[in-house]
Amino acid sequence: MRQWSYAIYNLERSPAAGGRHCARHSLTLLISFSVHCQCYCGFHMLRLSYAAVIFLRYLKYGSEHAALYFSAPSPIISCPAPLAISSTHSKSSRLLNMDVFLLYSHVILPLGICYIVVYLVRSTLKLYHIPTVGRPFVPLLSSFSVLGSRRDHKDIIREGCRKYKNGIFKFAERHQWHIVVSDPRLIAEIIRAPENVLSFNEATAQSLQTKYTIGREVFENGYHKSVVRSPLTRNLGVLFPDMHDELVAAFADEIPARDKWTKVFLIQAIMQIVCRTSNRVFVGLPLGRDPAYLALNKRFTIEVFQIASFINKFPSILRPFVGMFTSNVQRSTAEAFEHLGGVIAERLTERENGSWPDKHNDLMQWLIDAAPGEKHRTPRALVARILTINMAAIHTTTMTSSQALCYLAAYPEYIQPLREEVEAVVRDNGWTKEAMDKLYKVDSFIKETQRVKGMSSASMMRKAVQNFTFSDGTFIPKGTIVSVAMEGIYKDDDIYPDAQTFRPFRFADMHDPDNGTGEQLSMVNTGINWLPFGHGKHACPGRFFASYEVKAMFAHLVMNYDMKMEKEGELAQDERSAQILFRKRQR
Ligand code: HEM
Repeated sequence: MRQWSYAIYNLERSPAAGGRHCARHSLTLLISFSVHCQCYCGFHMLRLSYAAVIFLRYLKYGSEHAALYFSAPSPIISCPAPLAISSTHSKSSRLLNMDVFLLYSHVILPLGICYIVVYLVRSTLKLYHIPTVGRPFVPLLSSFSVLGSRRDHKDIIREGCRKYKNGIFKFAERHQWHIVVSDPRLIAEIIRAPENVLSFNEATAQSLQTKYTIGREVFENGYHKSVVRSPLTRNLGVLFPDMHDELVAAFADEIPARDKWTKVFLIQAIMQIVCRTSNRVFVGLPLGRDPAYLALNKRFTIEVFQIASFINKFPSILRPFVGMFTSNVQRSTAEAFEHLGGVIAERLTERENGSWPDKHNDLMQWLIDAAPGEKHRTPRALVARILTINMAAIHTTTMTSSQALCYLAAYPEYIQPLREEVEAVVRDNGWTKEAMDKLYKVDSFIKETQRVKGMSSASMMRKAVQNFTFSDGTFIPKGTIVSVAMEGIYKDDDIYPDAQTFRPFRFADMHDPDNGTGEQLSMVNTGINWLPFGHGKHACPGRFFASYEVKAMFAHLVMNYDMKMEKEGELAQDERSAQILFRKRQR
């Protein structure tokens, strides 16, 4: 930009300069404009606009005033330059108001519109080859097609999977296209694609707006994933009795077992039970039962999704501003610090002195031990990390358990066979991790609800951080969001026979005790046809912990309660608002 500006400047000062060469100058400027329109964006538009003002001044007042702009010592990029110059050159100063008006009316506005149109046309055309589902295809602005649409993503993805079985399609989100893949071959390619091509982290950063909801530090170094994957999973056997103890106490508080039917707002009760059970393992007692600490974790979890969804309503250029004003990171971390800061500081001192007689066995301690460097081993950094793990664990586990319980309340005839299984297994193994491994019917029931209902219709969201081409030639331009349609797989009769029917024991029925197929069929065993926890290198590291928690809750429930829907046999439309009737087990 500077180069062509100086080129024009030289041209301007050349003996040949003047009104008679106006046409030549105009042409040069126009060519430069069009070239730079293609190449520059955002900040560069300012340079472009500034140069354009010079051009307009040139046309209006001749070379003298226009040249003043170039005689400034400051580079042309700097926006205040015209103001500085105009204060030293009186003629120029008189023309300033006119310049500002010209700048906005003739330059910034039209160029801005041109830029947006060019950008949107180009990005839309790049995806033209992928069929569209949902609102009709509107060239230029994908966000237009989402306006006025009341259909949710689940509905659109269901339609896409019906229309393009084993294929690929796109639908319009507010500010971008979302590509959905249901072809198993292409799904395998998404799983194999490296992080620097199809990025899980970038997709998460965008969908959860992590910078403003979770904080930069946690996201920059995800060492907590290894802690969840390794010490947490390894210690499940040892910690299961604590988990069980906590969930029994939490159930007694949240769903008292009475002789008469009592209506319970399901999601609220389950979230509290999940939060308590998880935090018994994450931070131990007494903190794991502290109502204020639990409330903070639940609120943080909900806020992350709410704030991210609010920020994502704005175009990406405005998100940093909206994010700055809506961010909950400082407030939540400060509040969590009040609860956790003292305990963590104590443990850090113990660590320094090498003086812990009875080393703590909880997530907080494993994080302290695994922190890569002192920057991550401060109370504040550890507090943020514990909040984040709570966020990852609470929402997902609550939704999965609530969905399964809604199905059980709608089909209470399955309570008896489940009870029989739990009774037999617990009689032989007690309330242990080993017992949970043998609850094939319980596992199958939960897995089947994940299949027919599930938390979402698409999983494994990735952002193309480079252009990417599938083996069938489908081109995915850089910046596009891609995900996998679980709906298409789960409703495919070839993969799940009689796929439209809810058959809670379909996986348990396939279990062959002689061949030990239980593990392969378990809900935690991910694969190309089983994706609620993802699959491959980013598969959920917390799924083992979550599965023991959900199964233990389910087993405790069937052993101690009867349950049904208010309108018997009716399935709750939305587990987030479901109310279920519970009473103490009668038989
Ligand atoms: C039923 C409960 C859960 C479900 C359905 C679930 C589901 C998922 C899914 C779909 C992913 C993304 C996978 C991908 O895109 O490839 C994920 C990632 C993750 N989950 Fe879970 N999750 C659950 C419970 C948990 C729990 C209890 C924890 C922690 C204790 C946890 C921690 C994580 C973490 C840290 C990641 C990021 C993994 C990575 O970046 O590689 N999740 N989970």
